[in-house]
Amino acid sequence: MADAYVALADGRVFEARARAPGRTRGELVFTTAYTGYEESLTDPSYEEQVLTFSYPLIGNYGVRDERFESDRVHPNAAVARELTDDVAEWLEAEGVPAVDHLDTRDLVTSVREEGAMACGIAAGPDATPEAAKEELAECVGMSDHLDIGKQVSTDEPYTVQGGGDYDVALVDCGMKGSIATSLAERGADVHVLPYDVDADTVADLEPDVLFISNGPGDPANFESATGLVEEFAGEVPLAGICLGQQIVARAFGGDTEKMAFGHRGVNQPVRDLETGQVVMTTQNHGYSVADPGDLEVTQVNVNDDTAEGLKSDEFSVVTRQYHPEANPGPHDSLGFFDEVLDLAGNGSRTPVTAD
Ligand SMILES: NC(=O)CC[C@H](N)C(=O)O
Repeated sequence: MADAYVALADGRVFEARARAPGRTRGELVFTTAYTGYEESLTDPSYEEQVLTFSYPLIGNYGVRDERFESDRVHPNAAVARELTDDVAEWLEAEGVPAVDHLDTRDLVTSVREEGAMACGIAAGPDATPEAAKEELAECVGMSDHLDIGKQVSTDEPYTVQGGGDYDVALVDCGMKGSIATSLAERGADVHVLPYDVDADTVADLEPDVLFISNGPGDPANFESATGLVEEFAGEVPLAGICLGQQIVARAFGGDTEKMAFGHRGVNQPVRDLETGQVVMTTQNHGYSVADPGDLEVTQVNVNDDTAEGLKSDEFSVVTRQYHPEANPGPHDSLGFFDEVLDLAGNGSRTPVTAD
């Protein structure tokens, strides 16, 4: 008998099995990743979303905190065809509702055809379809989470030491930990700063690079970080990943738009326009750069031609829409971090090769 319900904005209510109890709501999205569930569930970019795994069995190699990308679970709920006990117990301990034993093929097909949509979830002994619908009715659109950066950013600055060859000012809009460690492994001291850090604080660090992290929600709502990029453009080399690319593009006169259902998975093909080479990438985003402004598009998604990489030689800018740092991989694009530090060192450094 069902003890969990998922109510969708298209009017349907799915019956499911409660794996971690609770009531919640969020934007229903799906990832096609078959590994990396610990990394996905701790990726701050999933804040205020309900994450559905299209792969049918999630959790088959356990849960280890060394693989976490942040210190907590970020999606409001997790949905899969089958969650292992390890994952279910972890989510219950974190207070994050989780459900399985529903037809995730149907759920994912609906999102793919109708786009990411609001949903409400009720799970546990007292759950009812009405409770799930009540949650759905309270769901706020992603672009209406106006200060979502505050929910995920560090409150206080801190530094990840990497040997001091470079100083990177990294604006934490919901940073995945692997971004800081990928830079530190290449010799940089990484100064992680709150999402609304002011320009004077950044200037005092005399950074070699200003780096804008990934993060949740609509890039249009990150006005402070956008202003920072405008302020330092031409003064300090600039880099960004995912939300960071979107923010940098907006600061250079470009624009972003909401995608139908986004890119979330670990096998998104990206073509480099200069070399013609295609790499497989890890992705998690629901907005894209519709207009790169004064920047040049260097890489595109093979499936839909959306901008995956931007640059400006004049202003020393390099960005990626995908996640070069992503664990467990693929790691084909880790060289991005060498490119970033090359901007800092004027090409004088020896790149660290990926793997
Ligand atoms: N991973 C990210 O940085 C996501 C960026 C943005 N929130 C989007 O959905 O497009």
